[in-house]
Amino acid sequence: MKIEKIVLRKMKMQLKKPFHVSFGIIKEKKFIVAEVHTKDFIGYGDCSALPFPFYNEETTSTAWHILDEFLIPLILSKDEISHPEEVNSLFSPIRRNQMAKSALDCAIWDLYAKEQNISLSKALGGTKEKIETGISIGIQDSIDDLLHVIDKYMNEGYRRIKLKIKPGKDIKYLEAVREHFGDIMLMADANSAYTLKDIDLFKEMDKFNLLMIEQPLSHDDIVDHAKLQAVVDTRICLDESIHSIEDARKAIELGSMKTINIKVARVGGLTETKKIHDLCQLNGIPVWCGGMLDTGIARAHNIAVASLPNYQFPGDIPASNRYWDNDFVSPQVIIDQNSLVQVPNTAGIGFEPALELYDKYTIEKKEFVKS
Ligand SMILES: O=C(O)CCC(=O)C1=CC=C[C@@H](O)[C@@H]1C(=O)O
Ligand SMILES: [Mg+2]
Repeated sequence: MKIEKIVLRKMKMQLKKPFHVSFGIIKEKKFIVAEVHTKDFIGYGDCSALPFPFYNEETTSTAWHILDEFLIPLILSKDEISHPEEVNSLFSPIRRNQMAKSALDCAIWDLYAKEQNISLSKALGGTKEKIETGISIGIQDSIDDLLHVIDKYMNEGYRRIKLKIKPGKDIKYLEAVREHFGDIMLMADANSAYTLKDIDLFKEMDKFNLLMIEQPLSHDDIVDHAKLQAVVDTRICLDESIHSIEDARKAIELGSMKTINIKVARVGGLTETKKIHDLCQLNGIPVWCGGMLDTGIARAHNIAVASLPNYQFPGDIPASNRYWDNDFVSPQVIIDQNSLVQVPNTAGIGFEPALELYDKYTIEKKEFVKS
C-alpha cells in the first residue's frame, strides 16, 4: 500500500439519551475519523477515545495530538506498507495511546482488505457470517426505569443484557431484573467501582447466575481480580485492565479472569486484537467484542473482528439506532429477532461514510499529504 494522504476529522455527535456509567454521564461523543488514502482506495478507522480521561488515560484531544505529531508522520515516512501488521510494530516506540494508534491500524486494515478485494472479516480470518450482539444499559434512576428499558430492548430483539452497576445500584437492581425477567442472559459492568473489601457482595452475586461481571476492581489491576475470581463462581471479565497481549498473558497466568472484553480501540487496533484473541483461544479463554458507544466505522471494525472463531459471547455491537438518530455510515446496522448482525462480505469494512452527514458532524479537519 502506497499511502499518499491521511485526513483526520474531529467529529461530534449527540447521543439520543445520556449514557450513565459509574465514572460519569456521557451525553455527546467527540471522536476522530482517520481516512488513509492511496491512489485508488480510502481506508477508514475511528479513534474512540472519550472527551474525558475517566475510562482510560486518553481523550479526544490527546489522541489528536499523538496522531498529528507522532503516528501520522511515522506512517508517511514509509515508502510502502506491505501488510497492516507492520503498523503495530512501527508504533511500538510510542508508549500506550492505544486509541490513537487504533484509528490508523484499523484504517490501514480496511485499506488492505479493499486492495485485496476481500471483506475485512475474511482478511482477519473471520469464520462467521452473522455475529451475536447485546445491549449495554447505563445506570438508571430507579428500578422501574431499568425494567422498562430492558423490556424495550428485549422487544427490539436483544437477548444479552449488560447492566452498569455501582455501589448502591447493584444487588437490588439485579434482584429486580431476575424477578421480572427470569433467567435471561444477564451480565454486569462495574467499571472499577469496587474493591476487594466488597468480596462478600460479589459472593452474594453468584446467586444471580450472571454471564459475567466486567471489571469489578481497579482499572489497572490483575492481582486482586485473581483473588476475587478464586472465590466466586461468576465469570470475571477484564476490560480496562487489558491493553496488550502482554497484559493478557500475565492475567491468564494469574487466573485473573475467565473472559476478556477485547475492545479494538483499547488494545491499539486489529493486529493486537488478533494476537489477544489467538492467545486466549490457545488457553481456552473465550472472548467477546466490547464497544465504546461506537459510531459507524468503529462498529464496522467490531463486526468484522467479532466474526473470529473465539468470540463466544454477544458483543457490545448494537444497531446504529442504539445511540444515534442517524449514524453517519450506510447501510445502517440493524439486528434481527435473534440479536444477530450480518457480517458484510463486500471489500473492506463493508460500510460507506454518509458524506452528506460528514460535514454536519465534523468540527475540525486536517490533511497530511506525503511529501
Ligand atoms: O458501546 C456500547 O454499546 C457499550 C459500551 C460500554 O458499555 C462502555 C463504553 C465506554 C466505557 C464504558 O462506560 C463501557 C464499558 O466499560 O464497556
Ligand atoms: Mg466495560
